[in-house]
Amino acid sequence: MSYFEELDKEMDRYLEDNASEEPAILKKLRKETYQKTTQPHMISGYLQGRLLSILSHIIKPQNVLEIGTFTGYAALSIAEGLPKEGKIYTIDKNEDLAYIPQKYFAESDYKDQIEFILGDAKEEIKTLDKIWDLIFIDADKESYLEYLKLIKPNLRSGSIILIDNVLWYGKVLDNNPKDKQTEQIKLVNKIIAEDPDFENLILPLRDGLHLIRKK
Ligand SMILES: C[S@@+](CC[C@H](N)C(=O)[O-])C[C@H]1O[C@@H](n2cnc3c(N)ncnc32)[C@H](O)[C@@H]1O
Repeated sequence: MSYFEELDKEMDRYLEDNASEEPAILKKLRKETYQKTTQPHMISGYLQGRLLSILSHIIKPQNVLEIGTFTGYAALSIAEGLPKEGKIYTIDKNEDLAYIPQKYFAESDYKDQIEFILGDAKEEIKTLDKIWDLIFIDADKESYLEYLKLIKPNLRSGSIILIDNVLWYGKVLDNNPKDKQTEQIKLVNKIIAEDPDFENLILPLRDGLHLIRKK
């Protein structure tokens, strides 16, 4: 569930009805995520998955980093647009759920192109010596600024960063947020908008997706 889905469910249905069909493997994964996890709303889902696929087809990334795999929906969506030599490194620290993305990656057409890393992203990112063409940040909101700092040296001109949940159920409009997550999301949105190295806008899709290009 998300800010815009909540605001207008009928419009959200309309958007889904007029998007390309969800590939069968993602349909199956979405179902299993809702059956077997306690926070299924964390999944990127249908519309965001289609956007990730289209962007990946446009960018044709060689190296993709995803921070926060969950059950693997976004990684598999991005994988659709990878060139033959392209690779996704996707990190998650949740050991209990790791069997789900691992199972789906293994049975997908992209099994040799997705590397699942089980661990804390703050440590694991440092071990990956890559220049990233595309990065999807979708993990603990309190650490968004730290992730941005960690990845920035590994960007090239034209690298794309996507950051999820940047409207945080509309809480970013609160002038005096009481929780750390809202505070951090607001701070990161501001830092990005003011950074002369970036061109950016927030797409009002789902819970807000920050689209950033390194100049
Ligand atoms: C919103 S979900 C990711 C959804 C996924 N990208 C998708 O599209 O379906 C957030 C994930 O981040 C993971 N996470 C949170 N903090 C983390 C950390 N420090 N290192 C690695 N993973 C983390 C959680 O375990 C959770 O699975």
